[in-house]
Amino acid sequence: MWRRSVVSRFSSRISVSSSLPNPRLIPWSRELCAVNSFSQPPVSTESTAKLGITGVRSDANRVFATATAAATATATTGEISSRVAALAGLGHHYARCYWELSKAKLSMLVVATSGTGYILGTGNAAISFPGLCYTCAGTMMIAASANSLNQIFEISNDSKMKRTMLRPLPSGRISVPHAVAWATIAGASGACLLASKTNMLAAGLASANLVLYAFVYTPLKQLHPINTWVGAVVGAIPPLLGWAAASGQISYNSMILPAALYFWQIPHFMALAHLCRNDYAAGGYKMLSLFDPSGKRIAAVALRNCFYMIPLGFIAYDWGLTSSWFCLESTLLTLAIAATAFSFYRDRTMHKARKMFHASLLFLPVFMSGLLLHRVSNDNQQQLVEEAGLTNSVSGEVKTQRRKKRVAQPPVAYASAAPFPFLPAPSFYSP
Ligand SMILES: CC(C)=CCC/C(C)=C/CC/C(C)=C/COP(=O)(O)OP(=O)(O)O
Repeated sequence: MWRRSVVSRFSSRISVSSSLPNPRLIPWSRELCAVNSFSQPPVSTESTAKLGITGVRSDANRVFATATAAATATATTGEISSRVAALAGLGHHYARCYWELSKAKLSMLVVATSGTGYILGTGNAAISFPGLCYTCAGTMMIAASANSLNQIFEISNDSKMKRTMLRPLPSGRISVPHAVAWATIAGASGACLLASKTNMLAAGLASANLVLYAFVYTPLKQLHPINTWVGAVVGAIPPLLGWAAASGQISYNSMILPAALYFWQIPHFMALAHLCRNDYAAGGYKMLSLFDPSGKRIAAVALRNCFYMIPLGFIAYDWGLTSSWFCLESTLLTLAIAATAFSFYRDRTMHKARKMFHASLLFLPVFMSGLLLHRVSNDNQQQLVEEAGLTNSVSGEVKTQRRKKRVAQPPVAYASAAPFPFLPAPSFYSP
């Protein structure tokens, strides 16, 4: 749901221009007048349906209308209470705008990948809860800023696409300087938070990613289909910055989740590019699907990238990041998404593209949960060694081998110990 699933679902139908209170009561009334005079295009049900997300209609309009109406009725309800109501409505209105500018749901997914990276990067040490919170908060602010900048640069394109025409900027619910101020404050605060509470590496990665997304990927969308691959790099960096925030460095192990995110985004975006082909053409975006009428090329690209994900589970296990359970789960999961890509390759219908898209939506949370569930820290290794009845000296030796290979082999072990007690006792450690 990275790209297309952050749907503008909040209506800007604020039909109270005639009842706007005295501008002295609401200093932002000029901006509100612009909002109110905006004529509302039809709500895009197609966009919500295609993304499998049911829209939740905003109640901002109702509240705002009530508040502003209350503000005009000073004679009956008193000036103070009407001011409070008007300001509350205004606050609600702008909170909605910030939420949508930030593509909040997409940003929360980005935060989830960064938090997962943080936990994986913690390695042996206990997970620092404050550190995790600072990392998530900093990532959220910078992602919100990046997404707001992306919308500031795409106002005219977004206004031509059904999926995006109701966003705060094309719909006139917020002014460009206001959006720029929001993006600047959110981005700068996020970078300062990461730099002061985690480390410069994490802050640098996050800031570089903002630049890559807002100033490279965003213009590239209108120039060349390679934009999808650049966007995949943008999506892959948050777990890396999470890892860096936890460990202060980047290692080979830290690349496994970013690699999965990179490859995962290709089938995800190819499905979207196929499903939203007409909308992209209207918006002036150069997606690969526009140059591939039969869909064969994008289906092949999607399938190829699914195959690239297959070794990742084994690599995570082999490099000591997870137990072999994850190897098994990741392989099955990847084969499942590859099967939907293969089915789309053979039969390039909207139905098959939608199936691949839904499979991609499922893939990421399951993959990340598997990584977290089966992550191997030295504490796990120690416990496994002790369970195997090995001496302290051997376990001490193992403890020093941080994230070394094949200490735990749960699937094999369980298979021999639980259902087949006559098999040899499981060995967790091979000297
Ligand atoms: C820390 C940090 C800076 C993180 C940023 C992460 C981030 C914004 C990832 C999004 C990746 C991506 C290619 C989204 C699609 O944008 P799009 O422009 O194609 O989407 P749209 O068409 O819905 O506007």
